[in-house]
Amino acid sequence: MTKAFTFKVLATDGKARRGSITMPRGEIRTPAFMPVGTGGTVKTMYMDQVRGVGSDIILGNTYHLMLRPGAERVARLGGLHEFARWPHPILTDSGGFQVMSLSKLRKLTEKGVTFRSHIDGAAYEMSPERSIEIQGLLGADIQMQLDECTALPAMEKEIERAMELSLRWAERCRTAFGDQQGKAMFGIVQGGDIAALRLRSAQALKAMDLKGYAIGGLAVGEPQPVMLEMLDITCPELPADRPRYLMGVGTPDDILKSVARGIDMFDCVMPTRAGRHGLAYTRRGKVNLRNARHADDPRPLDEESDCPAARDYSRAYLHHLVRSQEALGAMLLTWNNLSYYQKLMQDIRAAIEAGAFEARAAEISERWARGDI
Ligand SMILES: NCc1cc(CSc2ccccc2)c2nc(N)[nH]c(=O)c2c1
Repeated sequence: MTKAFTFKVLATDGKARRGSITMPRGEIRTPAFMPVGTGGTVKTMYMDQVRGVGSDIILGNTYHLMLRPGAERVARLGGLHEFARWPHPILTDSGGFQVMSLSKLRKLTEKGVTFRSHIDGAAYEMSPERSIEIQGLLGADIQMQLDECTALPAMEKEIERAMELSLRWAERCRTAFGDQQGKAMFGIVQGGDIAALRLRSAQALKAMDLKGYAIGGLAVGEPQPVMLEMLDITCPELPADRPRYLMGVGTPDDILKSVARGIDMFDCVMPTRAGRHGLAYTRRGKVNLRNARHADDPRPLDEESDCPAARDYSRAYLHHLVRSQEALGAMLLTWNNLSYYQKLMQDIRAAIEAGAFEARAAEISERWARGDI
């Protein structure tokens, strides 16, 4: 059982990396997909199912948990791992992104963000120091700096101001985090869709010698080619021996193309949110179980899957559950979707180890394009 946070690159295939993060609470096999567990739960799933589909780490959300049930309360109850009964690594976001997208009456200054809760309107202040304090109270193994993410499209001056503020906040978070053995604080590269700003952000964060680096401010409405171009510019500037986390990404196609550019960690609400809306991810593409064409279809989603939700239930039954708004519909489709995403990541890791990533990625994409027959 290691006491330190370490990252090793075990194999490379072009710019794709197969790696391993080791922490006291366990190993994270990369490239990794991290299910979003916003309020201390991966919605509709038991934690042993989340583990059972191959998840090494889940995400928690500072913004949601500080509002309800409260960071100090979670700490008094033993921390988020104990509270949610997930003993493996947890990464928490810093909360700034959620404040800007969810809260009302927010005000952003050099000091931090002040805002009112979207739940009860109570007033809060989130400084870089308070964000790190909250993530520590939750017991997060990987903590994110407080940053300002600019929605695109935006004026270059606005993107530059937010990127420079985020760099100053990174320094303050690094000081507040200190030297917590076995834990890590990641910096977040900002800079929108402006190459020069991305370079400046990455180089300044690299000089801070952080344990890991996230790429933020993407998947915020820009076309995929723009996101990929920013990865082409940013990844080479980041240290090769530290993990790279692309925040809030993405579809299977986004993940394949981003692994090919050197990304190691992903998170996205898509598989869990889609499951709650009747959408199934399969090897053959997406299947919308709300569609009447499934009403008499006795086939499972994927007879070859090792996930019971994909292998043991007919599409007709899943269609019935979704149309009837039965809770089991969301549960089975979320289970299927997370299983699909983790199987995709396992496929990717094996392909990089075998030096066959490009060919395997093309096969996966072609199967998706052919659709569901
Ligand atoms: N849409 C992409 C995205 C998503 C998240 C949220 S990722 C997340 C969500 C829940 C829990 C943990 C991480 C971000 N978070 C931060 N701090 N900065 C960003 O630029 C950014 C961009």
